Amino acid sequence: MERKLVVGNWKMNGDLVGNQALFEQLVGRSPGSVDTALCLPFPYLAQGQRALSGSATMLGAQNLSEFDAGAYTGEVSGAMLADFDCRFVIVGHSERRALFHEDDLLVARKARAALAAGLAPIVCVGESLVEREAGRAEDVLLRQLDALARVLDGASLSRLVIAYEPVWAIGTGRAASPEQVQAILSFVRGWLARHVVDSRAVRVLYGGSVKADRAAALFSLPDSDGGLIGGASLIAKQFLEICEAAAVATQDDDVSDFKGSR
Ligand SMILES: O=C(CO)COP(=O)(O)O
Repeated sequence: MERKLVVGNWKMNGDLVGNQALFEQLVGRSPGSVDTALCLPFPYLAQGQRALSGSATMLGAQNLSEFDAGAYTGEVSGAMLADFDCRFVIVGHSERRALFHEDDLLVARKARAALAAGLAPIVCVGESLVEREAGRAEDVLLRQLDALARVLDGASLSRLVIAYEPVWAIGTGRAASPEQVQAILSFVRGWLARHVVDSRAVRVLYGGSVKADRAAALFSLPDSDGGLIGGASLIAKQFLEICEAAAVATQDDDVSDFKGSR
């Protein structure tokens, strides 16, 4: 069982003064048994690098260019993110797919660019409400995942983090139920098992209205490796409580692994 990973996605929020206060409330306070990361807006990466250096919380970004360098005004490369000690980058968030017209293959090429720069891409996948209600959630997931396999070989796929983020659960206060989440996480795991030799090495997260009170149930699901947290990552107390829930779920996993090994 991989260590659980809890990632905060600040989206387009923050300012220098507020960020500093948040870093001071967070740094050194998350449980040691859980991996944590914060994905910041580009202008605050230097501030995040300073604030998080020497702490266990890792730095990430929210997007990158599919290109390495050159005449791409306004773009930011994976190497530039690596320069600021980013370890993760979110790729294909549904807000980028919907608002900035990122298609499945562009998302896959961005994941490839991230890997080339030594970053772990957190690839977001998920269906809209219309797609779910039409019974097409798994078809959409399959299309999004298959695009990754068209661009990345098995060894590269094994270095991804996959985040299941149903569009209808993001920022709505309406998280998917544990049963809905487990069904899709297990579907993603099945896909990984067909494409990646060591598929258990790939961490599969859930994101969408994760709050402290729901986190324990979501993180304890058999196929959950943690969460991608939007709004609650902007409030130190909430984010730390979510990290604590991941630590508790880790202990529970350890107990069931132990029982399973007897
Ligand atoms: O989009 C998300 C994380 O990437 C989820 O956002 P919320 O946690 O605010 O619903």
